[in-house]
Amino acid sequence: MSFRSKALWAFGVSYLVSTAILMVYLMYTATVNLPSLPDDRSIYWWRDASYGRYILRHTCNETDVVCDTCCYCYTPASHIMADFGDLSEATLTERHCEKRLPQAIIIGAMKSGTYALRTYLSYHPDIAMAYDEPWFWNKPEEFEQGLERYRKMMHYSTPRQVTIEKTPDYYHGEGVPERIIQNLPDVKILMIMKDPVKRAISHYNFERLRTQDFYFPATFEEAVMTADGYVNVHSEYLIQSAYSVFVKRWLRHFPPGRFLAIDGDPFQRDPVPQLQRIEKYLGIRPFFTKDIFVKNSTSGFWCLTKPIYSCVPQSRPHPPHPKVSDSVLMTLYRYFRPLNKQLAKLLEEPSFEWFSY
Ligand SMILES: Nc1ncnc2c1ncn2[C@@H]1O[C@H](COP(=O)(O)OS(=O)(=O)O)[C@@H](OP(=O)(O)O)[C@H]1O
Repeated sequence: MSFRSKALWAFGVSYLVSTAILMVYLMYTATVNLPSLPDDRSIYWWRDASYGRYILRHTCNETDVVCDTCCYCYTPASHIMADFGDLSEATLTERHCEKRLPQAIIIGAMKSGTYALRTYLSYHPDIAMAYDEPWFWNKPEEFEQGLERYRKMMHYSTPRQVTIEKTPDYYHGEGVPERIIQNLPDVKILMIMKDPVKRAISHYNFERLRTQDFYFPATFEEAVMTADGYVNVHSEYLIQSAYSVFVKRWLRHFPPGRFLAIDGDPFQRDPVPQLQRIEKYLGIRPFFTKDIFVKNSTSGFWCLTKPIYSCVPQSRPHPPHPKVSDSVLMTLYRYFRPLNKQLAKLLEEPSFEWFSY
């Protein structure tokens, strides 16, 4: 063998070996972080190539509850991610199932109850809920790729269903309302908000549990008050609870008929009246009634019993909130009073519970 052919052979072999190593590495890194699943072959991780993420999928089986007017069946796996199993290709075609751009978007400050709202609504037969939070309109690397990419992030829907996505962070994203209205001129916004002080405590509690930061404030008081006892107006927990500041931006682009505000406090105690309001607002058939909900005695939250028994997955930590001193609570309620007044005026709502606190 000449030197030239030896070199070519060596090059060829090393090329094949390195390609094989790269393939193995890519397959490994693509799956290594996926949580293991129950031993049920109808549930599997599926890489949605159109947006490069893994999502949970399930094929429908005989024991699942098939939705007669949708593009999916309800499987117990929806407890994991509130996702749904897929029907057969033939049924999808027969029902005109396609991925459609959303007609409504759920937004809200962190810890306002957005996940619960999304979960309940996802069981309404006239709603097709996106499986994941798209984080599309607040990320240039996403929206610069165009609407087609966004559409692919939605769930399959029939023509009579309303497609909805939830990305809480749109709520405070710079330029987000403008971007949405320019691209989806008929879309409706659903915003859930709860008592701003309770929300701030919940937000702090959540961050406290996931932070590794050595300098993270040891108490809620430290996080929201200055050393000399004033309200720290730069605290992220308080900024996100200043709803009127952000709602004003949304209402510049979305008139009241296209922006529905939901009070998260009564929603948590009894979701039905708010869900019925949403049905009317979206113009969909009535589905939610008191008799299809039962209260879970452990979590204290409401679970749906129809179309299948389903509780809001507590996928995030839900630890008890820290005790906050009465004087700090009073100071914070006083701080939020004018902001809440502004919000009441903006929303033209009769009243939210915490407007009078
Ligand atoms: N089933 C049900 N119904 C109504 N409300 C519920 C429900 N489950 C949770 N919660 C409340 O929602 C809070 C979490 O809000 P989010 O889902 O918006 O949180 S997150 O930002 O997505 O992590 C959560 O906050 P924490 O109490 O601090 O955990 C609860 O107040």
